[in-house]
Amino acid sequence: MYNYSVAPHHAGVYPVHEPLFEAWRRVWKIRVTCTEEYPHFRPASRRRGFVYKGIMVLPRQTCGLYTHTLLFSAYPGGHAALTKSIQGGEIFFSIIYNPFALFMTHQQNYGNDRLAIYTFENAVRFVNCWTNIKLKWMDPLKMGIAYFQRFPDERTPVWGNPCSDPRHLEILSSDFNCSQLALPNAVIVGPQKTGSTALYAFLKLHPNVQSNVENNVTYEEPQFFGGKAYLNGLDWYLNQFPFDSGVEGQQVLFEKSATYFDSPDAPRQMNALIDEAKLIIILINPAKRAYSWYQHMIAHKDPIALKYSFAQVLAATDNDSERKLWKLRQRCIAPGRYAHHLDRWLEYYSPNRLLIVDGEQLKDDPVPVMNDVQQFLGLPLIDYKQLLKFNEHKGFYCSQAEGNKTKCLGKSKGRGYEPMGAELTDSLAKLYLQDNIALHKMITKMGWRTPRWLQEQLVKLS
Ligand SMILES: Nc1ncnc2c1ncn2[C@@H]1O[C@H](COP(=O)(O)OS(=O)(=O)O)[C@@H](OP(=O)(O)O)[C@H]1O
Repeated sequence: MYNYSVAPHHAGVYPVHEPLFEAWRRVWKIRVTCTEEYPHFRPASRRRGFVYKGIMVLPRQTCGLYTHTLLFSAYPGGHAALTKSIQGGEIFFSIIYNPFALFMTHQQNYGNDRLAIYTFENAVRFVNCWTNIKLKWMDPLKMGIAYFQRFPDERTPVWGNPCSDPRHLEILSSDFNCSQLALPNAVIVGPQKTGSTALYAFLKLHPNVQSNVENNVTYEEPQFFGGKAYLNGLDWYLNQFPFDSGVEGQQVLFEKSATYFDSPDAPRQMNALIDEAKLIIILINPAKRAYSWYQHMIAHKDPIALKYSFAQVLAATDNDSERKLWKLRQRCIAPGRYAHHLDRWLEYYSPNRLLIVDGEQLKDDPVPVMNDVQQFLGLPLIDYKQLLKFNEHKGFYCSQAEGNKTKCLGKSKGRGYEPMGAELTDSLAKLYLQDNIALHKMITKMGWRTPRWLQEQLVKLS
């Protein structure tokens, strides 16, 4: 009647068991349910709601009545403890502190000894008598809608590792294998257009390294954190990695999604799932990155990029009638404000979990860079001199293939285009000056190595 359902023993609501949500959605048209497990059972005050596959999951409170508490005498501490909980104790505060309070008790309590009815009649009476809080009953569907209007930020779930919570572990489906959990222990987070694909391809050459599987839409990138795919759920993400890729010892399982770097949500979402991962950030002169992005949009036949020159794109303002021109300018410029984005990553990961790679050095002289990367990831060192070779035709380093041949990245990486021109180079250097100074300060403070291009930029404008 209310499009509301509770799973037996709450199994599968959270951690999400896909077939349950699918059956609820398709067969039963369920719109709302609840759990006390999200994100964790304790502390109860931190329970939250989320929406998954159109089903609203509300946080449920605990009232201490279970199948075995049919009589006052069975309630832990007896009648006196229950009265205390109602009159200013746990039940009372659960109602007071939660603008939306959802309790559930078992059929037996209602049917047999009426303990739940006793408890809630008294709790309501107590609240009405001693507070000026107005209690209101709502059917679950209306409550779900009202809940997410009040807490819109909670709609998107935050996926955690179910194997690290003993209660979650207990209700996982039997085919969920925690000992072989294929979660990456390293991620190349971008930003876009800095050489991230070359780094991805080079790292994959290492025998102790495995990566995600590729797809037809975003190719080598899962683009899970901070992206639309995040709503596909944890099983979807796990399926991006080969089944036998549980990691141990000197093994690295990694993915790269260059979209993560400047996403406002990616650091928080990634940390909730893989807080021990090592992150690689690859930076080039942001002016070059901006121009490369513009060329990328030209190659993708973006009508705005085709209509306006790069100089016109850079000159766009927030007041421009052509909104898309401003948006393109932002996509060129904003990811290059490196210190600003790095600050967000540092909120969630300690500096020693982050490696800053000089993307310009990777392009010109990749072997020392790959040595640093191997060291950072704790990999046994292999000789990248034997694996990479400069290809004159491509103009870039490529992997060695059989018969003295090379295997280079595709046409979309290392596109040939007109150089930017001195005037635009200068104006972008000025535009990024404060950001580059902030980046340099941050790099020094964190004890990271300063990329050569950054030193050159700062010397040039000082
Ligand atoms: N070895 C090698 N081969 C090919 N390309 C290389 C290589 N090393 C660095 N680069 C530079 O990488 C630029 C593309 O960066 P990304 O791979 O990060 O782009 S993307 O965000 O994944 O689309 C790409 O930018 P464009 O030159 O603008 O195409 C290259 O300059």
